[in-house]
Order: sequence, then structure tokens, then C-alpha cells
Amino acid sequence: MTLSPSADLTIGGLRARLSGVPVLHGVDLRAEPGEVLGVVGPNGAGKSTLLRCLYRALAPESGTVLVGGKDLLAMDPATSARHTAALPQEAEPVSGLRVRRVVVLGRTAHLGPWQTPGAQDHWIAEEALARVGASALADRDIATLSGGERQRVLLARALAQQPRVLVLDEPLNHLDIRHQLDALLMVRGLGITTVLAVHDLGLALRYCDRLCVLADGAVVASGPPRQVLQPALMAEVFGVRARQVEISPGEQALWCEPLEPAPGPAPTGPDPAASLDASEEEPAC
Ligand SMILES: Nc1ncnc2c1ncn2[C@@H]1O[C@H](COP(=O)(O)OP(=O)(O)OP(=O)(O)O)[C@@H](O)[C@H]1O
Repeated sequence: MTLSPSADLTIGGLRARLSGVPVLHGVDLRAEPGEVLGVVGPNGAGKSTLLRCLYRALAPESGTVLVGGKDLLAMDPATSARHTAALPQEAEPVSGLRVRRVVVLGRTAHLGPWQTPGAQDHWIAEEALARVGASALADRDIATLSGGERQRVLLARALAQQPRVLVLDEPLNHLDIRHQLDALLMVRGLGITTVLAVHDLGLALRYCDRLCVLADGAVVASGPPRQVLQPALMAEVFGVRARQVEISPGEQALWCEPLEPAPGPAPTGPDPAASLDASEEEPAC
């Protein structure tokens, strides 16, 4: 791995197991300050497992995670929460709490043991809600929100945490296309180092500064999105034929189709084509 003294996040040799099964096999990764780093890969590649190590939901078996040069894995929970904040893929269920209160909870990492949030904490929470376009939801019970609304509120909570590194696991889940684009542009505009697991490779191509491709728990490629999402890699890792298409000067879109037809149920009964009499006329259309 190339060591970058300026990197905000440096992951070295990260190995993790789930239920005793090795899932990450020595992941090396870095993100520069303010960079949006997309983590992509097929289902089961280990993206969520990697991200869970970054927000301390999972203790890796070995390896290092440095945030701003400091050892994240050695930090106490509050210190760690000031360094990384997360939007987990399966956001924990919360009910009976108003949205405003949920977002203020993001300030906990900045408060003393018995300290209650002050005016500045509430102001930061309101600003975070505004950033994700969810101010109108502030007085709602979080349990009553739609999936996309809830996703935006939990993103606001992560922003209110004011971390050095933001860890977002599939933040676009449940969001309609407009809110997906708003969320990506908002994240890019924050200037916070962000690690983003994302399935939509077209959006990853356009909105991430760099991509890391995971397959079977190992990094198989990383670099600028246009260099990474090349046909050979797309075929080998994702099983698709892909091509980058210039849609306007400097703007690429990704076109994909399966390398071979998707597996379907085996045909049953007589072959309809075989029953056609060769002399039968084609129906007129
Ligand atoms: N509790 C568990 N015990 C054993 N293996 C697990 C457990 N949880 C997940 N796995 C396996 O670990 C691997 C990585 O899972 P992970 O959720 O990190 O993948 P992912 O890349 O985020 O997938 P997806 O794109 O489907 O969300 C998968 O093969 C998954 O089946």
C-alpha cells in the first residue's frame, strides 16, 4: 500500500471474521482529506463488514485504522464517535422519538457524561436537518417516517456528529432519484472525508472522487472511477459487459448488460417452437 502522510483515513491489513468465517482478508485503503471514496463490489463482497469496522460496530481480527493519523481502534467510544460517524445499512429501529431529538443525539459524542445538549448543539442539529432537506420533519415521530425520510434524518444525525470521517453504508437506499442526487451533491459539498458503499456504479462513476472495488473480501482495484470501471474489471468482478459513454463534455455515464442471460427456470412442457408446423403462416400483425 502507498502510504500517504496526508490521508485522513488509512486502513492497513484489515482482517475480519463473522461467526468465525473470514470475510475480510487484509484490506488496505486510504482516503485523502475531503475525498468521497466509493466502496463498490458485488453482493457479499464485504463492503458492509469493512464499513462496520470503521464505525466500530465490528472489531476486526487484525489490522489498523488510522483517522487523522490516530489509532481509531484504540479510542474510547466517545472519542471514536468524534472521528467517525455512520449511516449504517440497517439503521437501528428507533421509535417514540421526535426527529429533532434523534438528530440532537448525534451531539452526544461532544458532550460530557452528564451534560445535556445546549443551544449550539440544537442549532447544529437544525442545520444538519436543513442540509438533508428534512426540516419539515423535525416534529414527527421517527417511527412514522417513510424509508427515504428516515434515511435522510439518520444522515442528518451523522452530520450533527461533526466527524472527521463520514461512513455511509448504502445511503441511497430508499431515496427517490431526486433525493439520491441531492444526497450525493450534499455529501460532496460537505468537504468531509467520506467512505460510501454504493451499488449504483453509474452514480459512483459520476460522484465519487475515488473508488475501491472489493471482491471476496479483498481490494481488487482502486483509483479514479473512470480508470477503475473498465470493461475487463466490470466483466470479471460484476459479470457485466460495460462501457463508459460520454453524455456531455467531461461527463460519463455507464452502460451495462449481463455477460450472459440471467439464469431462469428450466423450460417445462413441449417446446412451443417445435410444435409449429413449418408450413404454418406467421400471424399477421
Ligand atoms: N453473521 C455472519 N456469519 C457468517 N457470514 C456472514 C455473516 N454476516 C454476513 N456474512 C457473510 O459475509 C460476507 C460479506 O457480507 P457483507 O454484508 O459485508 O457484504 P456486502 O458487500 O456489504 O454485501 P451486499 O452488497 O449484499 O450488502 C457475505 O458473504 C455474507 O454472506
